[in-house]
Amino acid sequence: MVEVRLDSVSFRYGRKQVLRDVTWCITPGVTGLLGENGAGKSTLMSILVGMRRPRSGHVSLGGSSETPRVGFVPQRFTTPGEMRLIDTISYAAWLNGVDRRATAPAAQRALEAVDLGGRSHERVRTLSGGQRQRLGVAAGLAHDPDVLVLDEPTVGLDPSQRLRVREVLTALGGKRTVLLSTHVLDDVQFLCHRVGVLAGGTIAFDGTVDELTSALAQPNHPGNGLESALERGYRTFMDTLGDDR
Ligand SMILES: Nc1ncnc2c1ncn2[C@@H]1O[C@H](COP(=O)(O)OP(=O)(O)OP(=O)(O)O)[C@@H](O)[C@H]1O
Repeated sequence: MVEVRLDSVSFRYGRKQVLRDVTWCITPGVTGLLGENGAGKSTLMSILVGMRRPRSGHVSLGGSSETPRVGFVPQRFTTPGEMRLIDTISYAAWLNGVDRRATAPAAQRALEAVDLGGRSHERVRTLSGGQRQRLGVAAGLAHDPDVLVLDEPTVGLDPSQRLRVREVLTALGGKRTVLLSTHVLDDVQFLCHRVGVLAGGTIAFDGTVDELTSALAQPNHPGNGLESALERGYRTFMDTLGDDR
């Protein structure tokens, strides 16, 4: 099992400072990353997977694996409609360093993990939105990464597709370090053992979902009666940050 550590990571786009001295440890299991639009979640994830270099600070992966592998499922990806699922995922596996002869079995395993194993010879264009999302997860998974990072994996899915993706991610979190960003607090509630809240360029909260729910939730906080305890806790926490975020 692999742990991901960010040490004093800072990043800016031109003059816009997005991350300030972020220090955070992401442990095995599923961790959620929350934060308002533009808080810097995607930026943090792209640094974590090595797509962007921090201006200062560093990211390290430590644990039982000597050469930890990282998989990434971006927020938006294009799916080649005419390709078969197995070829798409074999290609992703090859891009991620899997030996050419091992790509097809690796792709089949990844498709099975996301419950698309029976459709491996169908074309991508025959998939629904939720199935495409799962195909994206398979692409991030085919090289059997120790760390899997997913940027808003349930966005745009209907409730039953969202449940299916959640089940897949829960199973993956059993033996990996999974980090996912989301705006859906239900996802966090059902999926995550820990949660980080990115605000004001730093990890303003790092703890368990229960801690975010109960330690910060104020029963008297005005709500609409429909929001969950976690939603109240998150909103209360964000209120405490005031204009700093
Ligand atoms: N390539 C870029 N060049 C300049 N500014 C950028 C770039 N990408 C993102 N930003 C800015 O950096 C900030 C953080 O963006 P980022 O996409 O990381 O946030 P986010 O938390 O993932 O947002 P969302 O929840 O909307 O996906 C935003 O203000 C955004 O406008």
